[in-house]
Formats: sequence, structure tokens, C-alpha cells
Amino acid sequence: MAVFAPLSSFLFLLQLLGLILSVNVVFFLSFGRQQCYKEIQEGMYGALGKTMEGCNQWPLNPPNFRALMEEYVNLCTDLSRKIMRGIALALGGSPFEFEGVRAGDAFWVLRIIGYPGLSGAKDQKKPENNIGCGAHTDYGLLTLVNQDDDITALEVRNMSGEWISAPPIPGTFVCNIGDMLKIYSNGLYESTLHRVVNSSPKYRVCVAYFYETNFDAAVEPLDICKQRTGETKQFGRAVYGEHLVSKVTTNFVM
Ligand SMILES: O=C(O)CCC(=O)C(=O)O
Ligand SMILES: [Fe+2]
Repeated sequence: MAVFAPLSSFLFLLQLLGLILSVNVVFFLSFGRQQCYKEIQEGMYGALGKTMEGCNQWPLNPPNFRALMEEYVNLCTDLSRKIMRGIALALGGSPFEFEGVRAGDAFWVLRIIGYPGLSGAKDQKKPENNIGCGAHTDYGLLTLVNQDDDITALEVRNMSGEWISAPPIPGTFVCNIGDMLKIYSNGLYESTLHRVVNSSPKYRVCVAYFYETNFDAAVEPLDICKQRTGETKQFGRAVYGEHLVSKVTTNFVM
């Protein structure tokens, strides 16, 4: 997990999202979590894409919400592609390792999450706030986490197995490495286990953008990474769309 400076400040957007999250308008609702996906047209990926086909449902108010979110997604996509070029170079490849059939048509997910503060959970007589996000790894290549500046809630498990905080640094994103990058890099990059525990009294908002491979990419360790890790393939082949569908259908069952 690493921290990167963003292209610009999105404070205004977070304020706007605070407003949106207080009313019941959703794309795909599960307790304060709203998400949209890069749209998959009918038949685009055959049986592989069937579960994910359809359009995002945008709220009509505020009227510029959709345009703002689409602009945000475009900026995050450009930034992520640039970061992936840097990572490709760092792995010893060409800057374009993650273009073409790998991530030239990168799938993406945008998730807007609201975590109630401790005071909101008091009436349930819970000693601590367990309305959060359980330990998991992200599925794709990279995640850009845009979190409230004044609440430390995101935790990461380090190599010694301890949970450590990833405190917000104003003006930056936390960047998670996802499962597909772990496979491509043959384990040189770890998809970091993380979770969210909001122990503050304040409602926390996070906007997480997930930069993925192509939906139908068949992901396996890159030769350049195998050479650096003793030629042994640590992971088998995984089709990103299958991995996503299996996570989505088991993680978000209502
Ligand atoms: O709320 C956060 O800081 C992270 C959320 C997260 O890990 C996720 O949505 O995958
Ligand atoms: Fe995550």
C-alpha cells in the first residue's frame, strides 16, 4: 500500500457526497454503500459478463452529480494508467506491459461508502463500532482511496500480521494493490489485506476508485516477473471477470 498525490483537490466533491449519502438515493445500496461500474452492454462478454450487464442508475439530484462522477472516474482512470506505467517500469518491463489485452480497456468500479460514527451506533449498545468494512483484499490492479481528511479508520495488515493505521494525509490518495497485480507480478507486489473501523463519533465518507484489468483479461504472472522470482509460477491463471463476479455475488448478498 502506498500514498500518491492526487491530480487535484476533491474536497468540494466530498462535501457534495456528504449531502448525497444523507438521502436514500442509490446505484446499488447496501448500508451506506453506493457503487457504479464501467457499463457492460448486453452480450459484450457472453456468459462471463451476464451478471454485470446493465446501466448505472444515477440520481437526478443534484443535476450535475452524474457529470461530476464521470469526470472523477476519467481523472482516476488516467492517473491509474500512469501509475501502472511506472509500476511496469519498476518491474523491469516496458511502460506498456499493462496495455492491450491486459488493461488497455481497463474495467473500473467506483464505490462511495458512508460509515456511521460511534454515536450513531450507541442505541445498539455496542462497546465499539463494528459497522465498517471487514478484512479483505481488493480485486483488480490498483485502488485509489479518497478518504475524509480528519478521521483515521482505514487499517492495513503488515508483514508481521499486525494491523496498522493508514491515516489520511490531506491532498493524497491511499493506493491499494489488488489481486490481479499480485498475480501479474508473481507475488513481487502483495495485495494488502485491509479493513475499516470507524471509532470516531463522526460519519466518515470514502470514495474508492478501483482500476482493474480488461474485464475478460486472463491474468497470469508476467515473464519479466517470473525471471525475478526464480522462474516458478506462484499463481495460476485467473480471469478477472470471473474473480469479480465471484466476489460481488458473495460479498454483497443482501
Ligand atoms: O473506506 C475505506 O477507506 C476503504 C474501503 C475499501 O477498502 C473498499 O471499498 O474496498
Ligand atoms: Fe478495499
